[in-house]
Amino acid sequence: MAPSFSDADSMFNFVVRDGNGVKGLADLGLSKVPQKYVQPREERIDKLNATLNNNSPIDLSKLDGPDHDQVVEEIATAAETLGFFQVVNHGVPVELLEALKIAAHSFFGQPAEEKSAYRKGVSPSPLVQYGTSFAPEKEKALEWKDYLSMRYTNDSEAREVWPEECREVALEFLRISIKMVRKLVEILMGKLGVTLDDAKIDALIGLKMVNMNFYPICPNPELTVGVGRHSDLGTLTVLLQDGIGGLYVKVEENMEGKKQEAEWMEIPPIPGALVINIGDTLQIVSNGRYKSAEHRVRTTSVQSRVSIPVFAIPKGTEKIGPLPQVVESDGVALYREVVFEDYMNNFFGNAHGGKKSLDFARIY
Ligand SMILES: O=C(O)CCC(=O)C(=O)O
Ligand SMILES: [Fe+2]
Repeated sequence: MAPSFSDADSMFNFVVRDGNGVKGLADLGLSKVPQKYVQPREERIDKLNATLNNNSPIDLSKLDGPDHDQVVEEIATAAETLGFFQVVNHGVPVELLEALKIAAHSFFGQPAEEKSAYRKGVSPSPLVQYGTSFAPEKEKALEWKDYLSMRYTNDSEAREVWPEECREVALEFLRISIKMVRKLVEILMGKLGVTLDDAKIDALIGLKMVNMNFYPICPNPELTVGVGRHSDLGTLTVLLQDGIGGLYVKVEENMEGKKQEAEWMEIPPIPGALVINIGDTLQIVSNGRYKSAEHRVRTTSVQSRVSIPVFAIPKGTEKIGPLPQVVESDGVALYREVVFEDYMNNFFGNAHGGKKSLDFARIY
């Protein structure tokens, strides 16, 4: 049966307010997306016009052997250029990667009443939030995505309040990912000539979150986006994507670091690999040396897609600014120091808009 929403408001209420999500909309069997999901022309994703990132994934187990220095170099180069790279031998067992994707499908496959118990304002815990799009009240066009967000404080609280369909696998994924994040932060700081003690590293990753993103089958991939252009706000993101594909990163510089006409490059799914991307915090802290990556996600009409990011973000109370040692050697600070809560409020208070989130801290 074709759905009938009497107006745009009733569609919005059905999806956003009542918590049916875009999955609820897709399940109605639409032949065309509602107007509210149609992106302006410049935001639509032209699959045929994108390039493919065919860099080999970085083998993290080699950090413990004779190739250590070369691997460190590869990590730093990726962080300085694309802001994205993939890793293998990262410590997360393949069985866990598979179990995570299954858990995501099982959470989003539940009836709307079960999921919407976690929506903003009614969720039994502030640590858990289910929602749709990114900032639906602020967006001109909505994103074709539902999500579940789980903030980490400690294991026992997570076991109490995270949804049972995914809590154990999400906890284990977070634990191993954060270990990897600490190692990568140490490496990246080391390349800047800075040694951070444990407390300083904690300051950069004090807020830890696992999200589960669900992108239902979409009748109009050419008109919509799964996620619009954005950068992640934290230090590093570890992302598990399934085999469907559709993650694109913006490339604005050639390999020599010269500006070029921007192009979009697909980060293809590689079985067993995880995607790492640099967030705004690391760009600020490194005074621009490491690039927070602008990225976006296409929708597909073939099969629903899931992705599971772990975000490592500073705590709201933390002051974040370029490291003094880096500013001293650069001779200028490109960003001011910000209280991270202010940065976060600005980030979540606006619709996705590429890297404009960084303007909040930018001096030049
Ligand atoms: O689904 C993806 O591949 C990426 C999702 C994303 O960019 C995010 O959750 O911030
Ligand atoms: Fe992202």
